[in-house]
Amino acid sequence: MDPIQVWNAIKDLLHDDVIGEFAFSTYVDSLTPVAISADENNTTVLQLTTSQEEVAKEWQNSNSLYYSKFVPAAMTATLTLYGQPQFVKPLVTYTKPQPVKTDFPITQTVEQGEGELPTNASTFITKATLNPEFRFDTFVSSDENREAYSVAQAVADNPGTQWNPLLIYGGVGLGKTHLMQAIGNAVLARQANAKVKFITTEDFINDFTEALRRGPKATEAFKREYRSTDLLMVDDVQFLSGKEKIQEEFFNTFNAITRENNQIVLTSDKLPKEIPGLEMRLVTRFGQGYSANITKPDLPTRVAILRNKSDQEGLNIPNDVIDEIAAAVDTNVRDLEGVFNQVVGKMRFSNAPITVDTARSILETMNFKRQRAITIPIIQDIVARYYDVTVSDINGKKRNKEIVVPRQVAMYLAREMTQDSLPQIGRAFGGKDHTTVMHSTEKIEKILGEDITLEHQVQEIRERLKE
Ligand SMILES: Nc1ncnc2c1ncn2[C@@H]1O[C@H](COP(=O)(O)OP(=O)(O)OP(=O)(O)O)[C@@H](O)[C@H]1O
Repeated sequence: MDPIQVWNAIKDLLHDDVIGEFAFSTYVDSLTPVAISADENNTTVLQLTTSQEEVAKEWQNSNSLYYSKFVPAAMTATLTLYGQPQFVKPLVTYTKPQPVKTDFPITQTVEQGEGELPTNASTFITKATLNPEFRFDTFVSSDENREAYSVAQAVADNPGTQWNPLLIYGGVGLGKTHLMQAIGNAVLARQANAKVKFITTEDFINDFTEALRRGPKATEAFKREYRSTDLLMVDDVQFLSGKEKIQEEFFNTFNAITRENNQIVLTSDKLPKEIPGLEMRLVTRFGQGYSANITKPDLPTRVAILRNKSDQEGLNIPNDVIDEIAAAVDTNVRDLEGVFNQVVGKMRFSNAPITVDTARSILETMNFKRQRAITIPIIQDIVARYYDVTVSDINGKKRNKEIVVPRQVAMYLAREMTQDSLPQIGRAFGGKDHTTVMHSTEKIEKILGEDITLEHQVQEIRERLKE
C-alpha cells in the first residue's frame, strides 16, 4: 500500500466528517504520511507526522474524535483503492519543525512531482484545494473584466509589490472567484511550497470562532497560520458586515500580512465603502491597493465563453445552439454555465446531436427566454402605444409636449438598447440630424435623475420591449 495514496483517500473521507475548515486543516490536512507498516500484533499502521505537539497528542488518544473517524474511513478508503477493506490504525508522531526559508516574492521555480507533498507540508493549502480549472488561460477576457484580468495577472507575476490588496468586486457569478484563484494557481505553479491560502469569509469567521472556543493555544495557532501566509485570498468580504470582533481580527491579520510585503486578494459584491457595517479602518485598508470591477458580459463575450467551454471539453456544439443560449442567458456566467451543462448532459445521455430546438426547450424549463432583437421600429411602436400617440407623430416634426417627450424617450431608448449610431438613429426618426438625437438623449438623461414619474415610465417601456 502506498501511504500517500491511502492517506489522501482517507483525508477526502474525513473532510466531510470533520466539522470546520480550521479543525480539518489543523488536525487532518497538516499531517504528513510517512510509511505503512505492521505493529507487533500484525495490525497495519499508517505512520504520520506533525509539527504541532498538541495535534499529535489529540491523535494519540484512541478516544479522540479524529482517531475514531479514521478507522472506518481507512476501511472505506482501502476498499475503494484495493478492492478489500483493511483495518488500519493511525500512528501520529510529533517532529520538531525545521525552519523553512521562503523566497517570496517568487523568484524561482520549484517542481512538485505528482503525489508529492509540498516541502513545508504545513497546514497551508496547496494546489489541490484551489479549483484547478480556475486559471488565467480558461478565463475569457473582455471589456467587462479586462481591467480586473490585467491587474490579477500583474499580482500573480509580482505578488506583494504594487497592488496590495487587490480587490475584485462585482455582481454574483461574474468570475471574481475564478480570477482570484487564477492568481493562486499561477503562484503555486511557480512555487509549489508558497504559503497560499484561499478561504471564504465564512471560513475565516468559523475558524476564528472555533479557535476562540478551543482556547488560547488554538487562537495562537490560528494567528500563526493566517498571519504568515504569502498569499491570502478571501472570498466575499461583504460578509464581514456588522461583525465587530471578526473585523478586528481580520484587520490584524491584514496588517500582519501586508507588513511583510505579502499579498492579499479580496472579492466583494460591492465597493468597501458601500458595505454596511464595515469599519472605516477596513474600508481604508481594502481601498489602499487596487479595486477592479467586473460587470455582466455582453452577447459576444457570452458566445466566446461558451465556445471556449465547448472547445475545452472537446465537444462539438453547433454555433447556432451556442448563439441561442448566449442570447437567452444574460444574467451571469454561472447561469450561462448551468444551461450549458444541461445541454451537454442531454447530448451525452440521449446520445443525440443537440439542436436549437432542444436548447430552446432546456432554456424554457430553466426559465430563460431568448430576448427578441430590439430594433428602432419596435421601440417606436411600443413607445407610441405607451403614450397613445402614433409612430408618424414620433417621426414627425410636431413640437407640442405630448409628442416631444415620447419622441425623445424613443430616441433615448434607441441609443440605450440598440447598437445603432447617432446618424442611423436620426435617419430612422424621419431624417433628423444626429445632433437632435444627441440633444434628446441628453435631455432625457437629465430629467430622469429628477423626475420619478418619467423614470417609472421609461422602466415600464424597457420591460415591455423585453417581453
Ligand atoms: N470571463 C469568464 N471566462 C470563463 N469562465 C468564467 C468567466 N467568468 C465567470 N466564469 C465562470 O463562471 C462561474 C462563476 O464564476 P465565479 O464563481 O468566479 O463567480 P463569482 O463572481 O465569484 O460569484 P459569487 O459572487 O457568487 O461568488 C465559474 O465557473 C467561472 O469559471
